[in-house]
Amino acid sequence: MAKLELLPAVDVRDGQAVRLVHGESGTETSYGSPLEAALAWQRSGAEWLHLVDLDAAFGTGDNRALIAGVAERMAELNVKVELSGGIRDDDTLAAALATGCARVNIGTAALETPEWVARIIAGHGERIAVGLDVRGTTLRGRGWTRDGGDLYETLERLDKEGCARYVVTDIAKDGTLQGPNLELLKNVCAATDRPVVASGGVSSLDDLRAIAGLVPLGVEGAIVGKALYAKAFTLEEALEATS
Ligand SMILES: O=C(O)c1ccccc1N[C@@H]1O[C@H](COP(=O)(O)O)[C@@H](O)[C@H]1O
Repeated sequence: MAKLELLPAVDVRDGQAVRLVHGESGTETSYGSPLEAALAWQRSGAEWLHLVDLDAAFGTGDNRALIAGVAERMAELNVKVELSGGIRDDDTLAAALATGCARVNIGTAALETPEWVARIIAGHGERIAVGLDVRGTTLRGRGWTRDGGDLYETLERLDKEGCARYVVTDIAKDGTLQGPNLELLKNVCAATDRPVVASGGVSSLDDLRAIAGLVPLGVEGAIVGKALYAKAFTLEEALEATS
Protein backbone atom coordinates (compact mmCIF):
# COMPACT_ATOMS: atom_id res chain seq x y z
CA MET A 1 0.00 0.00 0.00
CA ALA A 2 1.27 3.52 -0.82
CA LYS A 3 2.48 5.46 2.18
CA LEU A 4 0.18 7.99 3.88
CA GLU A 5 1.96 11.29 4.55
CA LEU A 6 1.60 12.49 8.12
CA LEU A 7 1.47 16.17 8.98
CA PRO A 8 1.74 16.91 12.69
CA ALA A 9 -0.05 20.18 13.41
CA VAL A 10 1.30 23.23 15.18
CA ASP A 11 -1.53 25.75 15.59
CA VAL A 12 -0.43 29.07 17.05
CA ARG A 13 -2.59 31.40 19.12
CA ASP A 14 -1.19 34.35 21.05
CA GLY A 15 2.34 33.01 20.58
CA GLN A 16 1.59 29.56 21.95
CA ALA A 17 1.08 26.14 20.36
CA VAL A 18 -2.55 25.25 21.11
CA ARG A 19 -5.27 22.79 20.26
CA LEU A 20 -8.90 23.81 19.93
CA VAL A 21 -12.09 21.75 20.09
CA HIS A 22 -14.26 22.06 16.95
CA GLY A 23 -12.03 25.03 16.06
CA GLU A 24 -13.88 27.20 18.58
CA SER A 25 -12.12 30.21 19.98
CA GLY A 26 -11.87 29.95 23.77
CA THR A 27 -11.41 26.16 23.86
CA GLU A 28 -7.62 26.37 23.69
CA THR A 29 -5.34 23.95 25.50
CA SER A 30 -1.81 25.35 25.45
CA TYR A 31 1.28 23.29 24.65
CA GLY A 32 3.99 25.93 24.96
CA SER A 33 6.51 27.12 22.40
CA PRO A 34 5.51 26.52 18.76
CA LEU A 35 9.17 26.20 17.74
CA GLU A 36 9.82 23.60 20.45
CA ALA A 37 6.71 21.68 19.34
CA ALA A 38 7.84 21.78 15.71
CA LEU A 39 11.38 20.70 16.63
CA ALA A 40 9.98 17.82 18.68
CA TRP A 41 8.02 16.58 15.65
CA GLN A 42 11.11 17.00 13.47
CA ARG A 43 13.22 14.95 15.90
CA SER A 44 10.53 12.27 15.84
CA GLY A 45 10.86 11.96 12.08
CA ALA A 46 8.27 14.35 10.67
CA GLU A 47 8.64 15.04 6.96
CA TRP A 48 5.79 17.55 7.00
CA LEU A 49 4.40 20.13 9.42
CA HIS A 50 0.92 21.71 9.22
CA LEU A 51 1.56 25.17 10.68
CA VAL A 52 -1.42 27.42 11.37
CA ASP A 53 -1.69 31.06 12.43
CA LEU A 54 -4.97 30.83 14.30
CA ASP A 55 -5.07 34.53 15.20
CA ALA A 56 -4.82 35.40 11.51
CA ALA A 57 -7.57 32.88 10.74
CA PHE A 58 -9.84 34.33 13.44
CA GLY A 59 -8.96 37.94 12.67
CA THR A 60 -7.59 38.53 16.18
CA GLY A 61 -4.12 39.65 15.11
CA ASP A 62 -1.35 37.46 13.81
CA ASN A 63 1.76 35.50 14.77
CA ARG A 64 3.45 36.16 11.47
CA ALA A 65 7.04 36.74 12.68
CA LEU A 66 6.97 33.76 15.00
CA ILE A 67 5.42 31.52 12.33
CA ALA A 68 7.99 32.66 9.75
CA GLY A 69 10.77 31.75 12.20
CA VAL A 70 9.33 28.24 12.68
CA ALA A 71 8.80 27.75 8.93
CA GLU A 72 12.32 28.93 8.11
CA ARG A 73 13.87 26.63 10.76
CA MET A 74 11.86 23.70 9.39
CA ALA A 75 13.03 24.47 5.85
CA GLU A 76 16.65 24.38 7.09
CA LEU A 77 15.92 20.95 8.60
CA ASN A 78 14.27 19.70 5.38
CA VAL A 79 10.84 19.50 6.95
CA LYS A 80 8.18 20.56 4.46
CA VAL A 81 5.69 23.08 5.83
CA GLU A 82 2.04 23.51 4.90
CA LEU A 83 1.33 27.05 6.08
CA SER A 84 -2.18 28.15 6.87
CA GLY A 85 -4.29 30.86 8.43
CA GLY A 86 -5.00 34.37 7.23
CA ILE A 87 -3.51 34.01 3.74
CA ARG A 88 -6.07 36.09 1.90
CA ASP A 89 -4.33 38.62 -0.37
CA ASP A 90 -1.14 39.26 -2.31
CA ASP A 91 0.78 40.58 0.70
CA THR A 92 -0.04 37.72 3.07
CA LEU A 93 0.58 35.20 0.28
CA ALA A 94 3.98 36.73 -0.58
CA ALA A 95 5.00 36.72 3.10
CA ALA A 96 3.89 33.10 3.49
CA LEU A 97 5.69 31.87 0.37
CA ALA A 98 8.84 33.81 1.36
CA THR A 99 9.20 31.63 4.48
CA GLY A 100 10.27 28.75 2.21
CA CYS A 101 7.18 26.72 3.05
CA ALA A 102 6.39 23.91 0.63
CA ARG A 103 2.83 25.09 0.19
CA VAL A 104 0.17 27.33 1.63
CA ASN A 105 -3.37 26.34 2.55
CA ILE A 106 -6.08 28.84 1.65
CA GLY A 107 -9.43 28.75 3.45
CA THR A 108 -11.57 31.88 3.65
CA ALA A 109 -10.26 33.46 0.45
CA ALA A 110 -11.35 30.45 -1.59
CA LEU A 111 -14.90 31.25 -0.46
CA GLU A 112 -14.84 35.04 -0.48
CA THR A 113 -12.44 36.06 -3.27
CA PRO A 114 -12.60 33.25 -5.83
CA GLU A 115 -11.07 35.37 -8.62
CA TRP A 116 -7.93 35.97 -6.54
CA VAL A 117 -7.68 32.28 -5.67
CA ALA A 118 -8.05 31.29 -9.34
CA ARG A 119 -5.20 33.68 -10.12
CA ILE A 120 -2.85 32.34 -7.44
CA ILE A 121 -3.64 28.74 -8.41
CA ALA A 122 -2.68 29.63 -11.99
CA GLY A 123 0.47 31.41 -10.80
CA HIS A 124 1.75 29.08 -8.08
CA GLY A 125 0.40 25.63 -8.94
CA GLU A 126 1.49 22.98 -6.43
CA ARG A 127 2.33 25.59 -3.78
CA ILE A 128 -1.38 26.35 -3.34
CA ALA A 129 -3.73 23.99 -1.51
CA VAL A 130 -7.29 24.87 -0.62
CA GLY A 131 -8.65 24.04 2.81
CA LEU A 132 -12.20 22.76 2.61
CA ASP A 133 -13.37 23.18 6.20
CA VAL A 134 -16.88 21.74 6.45
CA ARG A 135 -19.81 21.20 8.73
CA GLY A 136 -21.94 18.62 7.01
CA THR A 137 -21.48 19.73 3.41
CA THR A 138 -21.38 23.47 4.16
CA LEU A 139 -18.02 25.21 3.97
CA ARG A 140 -16.99 27.56 6.78
CA GLY A 141 -14.62 30.53 6.66
CA ARG A 142 -13.35 33.35 8.90
CA GLY A 143 -12.14 31.07 11.68
CA TRP A 144 -14.92 28.62 10.82
CA THR A 145 -17.53 31.12 12.05
CA ARG A 146 -19.26 31.92 8.74
CA ASP A 147 -20.95 29.78 6.12
CA GLY A 148 -19.26 29.89 2.73
CA GLY A 149 -21.25 27.76 0.32
CA ASP A 150 -21.61 24.16 -0.73
CA LEU A 151 -18.62 21.82 -0.55
CA TYR A 152 -19.24 20.03 -3.84
CA GLU A 153 -20.06 23.15 -5.89
CA THR A 154 -16.88 24.79 -4.62
CA LEU A 155 -14.85 21.68 -5.31
CA GLU A 156 -16.11 21.59 -8.89
CA ARG A 157 -15.14 25.24 -9.40
CA LEU A 158 -11.68 24.80 -7.87
CA ASP A 159 -11.04 21.63 -9.89
CA LYS A 160 -11.83 23.57 -13.08
CA GLU A 161 -9.38 26.26 -11.97
CA GLY A 162 -6.64 23.66 -11.55
CA CYS A 163 -6.35 23.50 -7.76
CA ALA A 164 -3.57 21.02 -6.97
CA ARG A 165 -4.92 19.51 -3.72
CA TYR A 166 -7.42 19.90 -0.93
CA VAL A 167 -7.09 19.80 2.83
CA VAL A 168 -10.44 18.50 4.05
CA THR A 169 -11.42 19.17 7.65
CA ASP A 170 -14.58 17.94 9.31
CA ILE A 171 -15.08 20.72 11.87
CA ALA A 172 -17.41 18.54 13.94
CA LYS A 173 -14.52 16.12 14.46
CA ASP A 174 -11.61 18.54 14.81
CA GLY A 175 -9.90 18.43 18.21
CA THR A 176 -12.37 15.85 19.56
CA LEU A 177 -10.42 12.58 19.32
CA GLN A 178 -13.61 10.97 17.97
CA GLY A 179 -12.18 9.44 14.81
CA PRO A 180 -11.99 10.81 11.27
CA ASN A 181 -15.00 11.21 8.99
CA LEU A 182 -14.14 8.47 6.51
CA GLU A 183 -17.40 8.90 4.59
CA LEU A 184 -16.65 12.56 3.94
CA LEU A 185 -13.15 11.67 2.74
CA LYS A 186 -14.50 8.98 0.42
CA ASN A 187 -17.14 11.35 -0.94
CA VAL A 188 -14.60 14.10 -1.63
CA CYS A 189 -12.24 11.61 -3.30
CA ALA A 190 -15.13 10.46 -5.49
CA ALA A 191 -15.82 14.06 -6.51
CA THR A 192 -12.26 15.04 -7.46
CA ASP A 193 -9.15 13.45 -8.93
CA ARG A 194 -6.88 15.77 -6.91
CA PRO A 195 -5.06 14.50 -3.81
CA VAL A 196 -6.75 15.02 -0.47
CA VAL A 197 -5.18 15.66 2.93
CA ALA A 198 -7.44 14.48 5.74
CA SER A 199 -7.89 16.58 8.86
CA GLY A 200 -9.93 16.23 12.01
CA GLY A 201 -10.66 13.59 14.60
CA VAL A 202 -7.66 11.27 14.47
CA SER A 203 -7.49 9.55 17.86
CA SER A 204 -5.59 6.30 17.39
CA LEU A 205 -3.22 4.35 15.20
CA ASP A 206 -6.26 2.43 13.93
CA ASP A 207 -7.75 5.75 12.74
CA LEU A 208 -4.55 6.39 10.81
CA ARG A 209 -4.60 2.88 9.36
CA ALA A 210 -8.22 3.49 8.28
CA ILE A 211 -7.22 6.73 6.53
CA ALA A 212 -4.24 4.93 4.96
CA GLY A 213 -6.80 2.49 3.52
CA LEU A 214 -8.16 5.43 1.50
CA VAL A 215 -4.83 6.16 -0.22
CA PRO A 216 -5.93 4.22 -3.33
CA LEU A 217 -8.98 6.51 -3.51
CA GLY A 218 -6.88 9.68 -3.44
CA VAL A 219 -6.11 10.47 0.19
CA GLU A 220 -2.49 11.54 0.28
CA GLY A 221 -1.95 12.63 3.85
CA ALA A 222 -3.40 13.13 7.31
CA ILE A 223 -3.03 15.99 9.73
CA VAL A 224 -2.61 14.85 13.32
CA GLY A 225 -3.04 17.29 16.18
CA LYS A 226 -4.67 16.56 19.51
CA ALA A 227 -3.81 12.85 19.52
CA LEU A 228 -0.08 13.61 19.39
CA TYR A 229 -0.25 16.35 22.02
CA ALA A 230 -2.40 14.13 24.28
CA LYS A 231 0.14 11.31 23.74
CA ALA A 232 -2.45 8.85 22.45
CA PHE A 233 0.48 7.53 20.39
CA THR A 234 3.88 8.80 19.38
CA LEU A 235 4.75 10.23 15.99
CA GLU A 236 7.29 7.43 15.58
CA GLU A 237 4.48 4.88 16.07
CA ALA A 238 2.24 6.77 13.65
CA LEU A 239 4.95 6.88 10.96
CA GLU A 240 5.59 3.18 11.42
CA ALA A 241 1.84 2.38 11.22
CA THR A 242 1.38 4.28 7.96
CA SER A 243 4.60 3.48 6.06
O1 LIG B 1 -6.95 24.45 12.57
C1 LIG B 1 -7.83 24.90 13.31
O2 LIG B 1 -8.10 24.36 14.43
C2 LIG B 1 -8.60 26.09 12.88
C3 LIG B 1 -9.62 26.55 13.68
C4 LIG B 1 -10.36 27.66 13.31
C5 LIG B 1 -10.04 28.30 12.13
C6 LIG B 1 -9.03 27.87 11.31
C7 LIG B 1 -8.30 26.76 11.67
N1 LIG B 1 -7.28 26.27 10.92
C8 LIG B 1 -6.72 26.59 9.67
O3 LIG B 1 -6.97 27.90 9.17
C9 LIG B 1 -7.26 27.78 7.80
C10 LIG B 1 -8.11 28.84 7.32
O4 LIG B 1 -7.47 30.10 7.39
P1 LIG B 1 -8.06 31.26 6.45
O5 LIG B 1 -9.53 31.08 6.45
O6 LIG B 1 -7.45 31.01 5.11
O7 LIG B 1 -7.61 32.51 7.09
C11 LIG B 1 -7.96 26.43 7.71
O8 LIG B 1 -7.96 25.90 6.43
C12 LIG B 1 -7.17 25.61 8.66
O9 LIG B 1 -6.00 25.09 8.06
